Amino acid sequence: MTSLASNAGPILVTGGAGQLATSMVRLGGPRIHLVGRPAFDFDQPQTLAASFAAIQPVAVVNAAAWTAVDAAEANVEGATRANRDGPEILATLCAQAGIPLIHVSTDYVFDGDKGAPYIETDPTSPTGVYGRTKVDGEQAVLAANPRTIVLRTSWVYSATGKNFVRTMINAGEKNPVLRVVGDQFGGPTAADDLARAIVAILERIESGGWQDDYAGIYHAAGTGETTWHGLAVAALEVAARHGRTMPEVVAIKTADWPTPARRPMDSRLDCGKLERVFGIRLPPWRESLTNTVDELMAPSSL
Ligand SMILES: NC(=O)C1=CN([C@@H]2O[C@H](COP(=O)(O)OP(=O)(O)OC[C@H]3O[C@@H](n4cnc5c(N)ncnc54)[C@H](OP(=O)(O)O)[C@@H]3O)[C@@H](O)[C@H]2O)C=CC1
Ligand SMILES: Cc1cn([C@H]2C[C@H](O)[C@@H](COP(=O)(O)OP(=O)(O)O[C@H]3O[C@@H](C)C(=O)[C@@H](O)[C@H]3O)O2)c(=O)[nH]c1=O
Repeated sequence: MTSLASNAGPILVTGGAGQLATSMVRLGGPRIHLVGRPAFDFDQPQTLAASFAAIQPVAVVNAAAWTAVDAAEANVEGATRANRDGPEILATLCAQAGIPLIHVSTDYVFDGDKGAPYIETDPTSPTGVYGRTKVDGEQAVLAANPRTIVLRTSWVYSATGKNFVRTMINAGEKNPVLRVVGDQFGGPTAADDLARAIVAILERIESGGWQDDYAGIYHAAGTGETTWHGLAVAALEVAARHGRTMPEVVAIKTADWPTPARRPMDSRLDCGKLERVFGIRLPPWRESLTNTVDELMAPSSL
């Protein structure tokens, strides 16, 4: 696995106890300086420059975001501060220091109506507030810092934190029957795999120097595709191998699971550009899911 040279400066990672931030700490080595609330808070903009000045990073990874998709519908201001305004300030600080920013975005920038995997230049058309604020954030960070890489990922899960896989495994313990939408398609992504990709990008930038054509948007999701129903079944099957009772998992239609925010029906991401530019391809989603659920089921996680 790629690893960062140990003799260079600190890498500031935002996102506190979030999934990706936790994976960055796990996989990025001693140069990772994690910041989170309250010391680093997009709702308190002065905390951003203060963290920056204290750490004096040589690169920044922004893994902090408002990720509560439904709750964003009722709190546009909070989602905008976390997903657009704060990242823009962070990118401006990076520009002033002349350092790269890796900013993370989402498949929910798309409406899901293309009928084929999205490429980076496809027009965005989010279906809800979360996706809209993430589009605005992408544009803001790219405009504020010429050394910005935006990684759009999708359906992130890990053995810690709040995510769909853990929700399904917990629900399966309590309910003999689960109902899960089977008509929305996407690419599940292990937070650890995304963190490894970020480390590899940082390593490339450090070893070869920044190149202006690195700047821009990349899609970075687990390889392959499924539905939320497919993901739930796959996760519960691995849990069953660890002795959990397998519930019945009924595939339902989106219309049968009403939510405040509409989700894209097919937000698969074409990740070819990441492979062409950086030689990075994330592992097949089922392989990584098995590893994560195995970890989740290990006695120390229970
Ligand atoms: N989760 C997913 O399925 C997907 C995520 N993404 C993107 O990936 C990135 C990482 O997501 P993930 O790790 O899953 O997210 P998490 O929800 O696990 O973590 C997000 C972190 O952001 C922090 N945060 C939220 N609001 C603020 C704020 N106002 N100021 C400072 N910190 C804040 C939270 O802090 P606290 O702990 O204090 O609440 C939390 O720790 C995000 O950009 C997200 O949009 C993209 C696609 C899918
Ligand atoms: C819990 C649950 C959800 N669902 C449906 C609702 C929804 O359509 C779909 C996914 O549910 P969730 O609300 O857990 O996932 P959601 O919050 O929509 O996940 C998204 O999070 C943001 C941060 C992203 O960026 C996206 O890539 C994506 O991962 O599954 C069921 O059908 N049955 C269930 O029991």
